[in-house]
Amino acid sequence: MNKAELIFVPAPAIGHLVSTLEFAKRLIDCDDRLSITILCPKIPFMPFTDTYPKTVLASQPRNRIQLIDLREIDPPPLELSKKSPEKYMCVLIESLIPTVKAIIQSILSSHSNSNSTRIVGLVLDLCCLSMIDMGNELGIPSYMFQTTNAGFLGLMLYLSTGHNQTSTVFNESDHALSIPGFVNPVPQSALPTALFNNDGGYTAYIKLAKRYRDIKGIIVNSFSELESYAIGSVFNGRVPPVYAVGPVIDIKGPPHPNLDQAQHENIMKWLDDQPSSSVVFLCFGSMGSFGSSQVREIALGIQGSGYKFLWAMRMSPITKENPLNMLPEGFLEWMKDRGMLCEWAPQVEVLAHKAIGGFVSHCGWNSILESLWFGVPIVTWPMYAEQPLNAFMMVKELGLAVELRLDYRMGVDLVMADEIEKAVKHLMDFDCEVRKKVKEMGEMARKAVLRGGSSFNAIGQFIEDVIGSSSC
Ligand SMILES: O=c1ccn([C@@H]2O[C@H](COP(=O)(O)OP(=O)(O)O[C@H]3O[C@H](CO)[C@@H](O)[C@H](O)[C@H]3O)[C@@H](O)[C@H]2O)c(=O)[nH]1
Repeated sequence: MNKAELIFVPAPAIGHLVSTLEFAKRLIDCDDRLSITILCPKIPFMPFTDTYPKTVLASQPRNRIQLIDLREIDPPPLELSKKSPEKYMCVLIESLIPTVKAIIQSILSSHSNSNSTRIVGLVLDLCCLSMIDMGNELGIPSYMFQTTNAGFLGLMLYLSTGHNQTSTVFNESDHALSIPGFVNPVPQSALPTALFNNDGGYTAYIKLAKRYRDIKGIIVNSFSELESYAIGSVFNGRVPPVYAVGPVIDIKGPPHPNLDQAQHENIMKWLDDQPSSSVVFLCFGSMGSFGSSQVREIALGIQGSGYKFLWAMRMSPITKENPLNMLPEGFLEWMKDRGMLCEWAPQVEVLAHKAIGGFVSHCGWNSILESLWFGVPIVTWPMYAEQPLNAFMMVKELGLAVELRLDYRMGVDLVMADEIEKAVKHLMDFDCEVRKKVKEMGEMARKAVLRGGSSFNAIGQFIEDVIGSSSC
């Protein structure tokens, strides 16, 4: 039996690692001939991304998935990440190309000695598309694992072909865009925040979009039942083959060093004591945090709604202010028996709990897939990255979420308590139409990944295209 190896290069961010590592695990489960080497870039100010892959892969057989850390000796200046996180990430990844090339060359030469395994492809994160040329030099084709949806793929296609690239950044004008994969015209306010950034964000995006045509195949973390329009025929002939393999979610949920066992147990025990579908969960991804006026409005909004709550509050990495000090006077006293606060929530377990009735989310794609999986409807509060586009898709295209905001701009907008209260009341209404649709979609998601389901078949097709045949 010929052995085949894939080399993954994920982005060093939790929201990207969760699905990429899970996809790697699913591939080796599917086909005994496959082994995977994951080259993990590191970012100095994100310590969790250091430990996370090791923990997740600890139980995997070493001869099937191996992890190699890529440490940048001289990372780009931190100042750049404040101007544009996207640009920072692209510069960091570009600087790693010589190291990655040397590692792959040494793997190639070890295989040439044994002659039993061949490297059949690179599986790159969006941020790592600058590695395509290096792959070509080594005779290895590049695939992309896109940690978001097919709608985002449509946007990248639009940016690389339809959009006039002589213009500079987008400007939130009223003019809506006709983006492949979307039925409705997309308002410019729903575009990723980087496209409004003329400090490097816009150019980084355009550069990445242009590389899409150089990839051999695009794996998206979505499923055809969810994005039937986009995953249908819209992209045929315009982009490389698309494999919709999702939802690729880690049902165990990412372990976090800031969530100790006692805190974890407290949260789950408190949820156990609550009636079914009675608690609203607020969580804004691995990085979302708010300033004091917004924290205050959220607290008053929850209070006004009258619902019990679990709220994951993160300290801002910039101000380092403790969010507990931002709460309105008397709130901590009022919330006794009514709610819980934590820094990092065991989100997947929380969403799986029967007590959770709704989710106020920043619309990171993993959070959206996890909430669909467990049939929990969300209220949209996009904060950064491509989250406004995800929110637009969920509310306007698919009718699968309750709208709070579609185009919130961090540090500029303030969502008022009465808006939050109204959205939470709508969300938690048991007869809410969105809730029924979300439950149905959740069932379709579970079927998609089972043997014979659309996503299961797409993984088989990917393996077949990469190795030449599939035992999936
Ligand atoms: O308190 C928390 C917060 C997060 N999570 C988990 O962390 C992951 C977060 O992923 P996601 O919801 O996608 O948010 P981000 O971390 O913000 O993800 C980044 O990556 C996503 C996938 O590309 C993009 O959709 C987002 O816009 C981008 O910010 C999920 O698995 C959550 O379950 C927890 O377990 N507990």
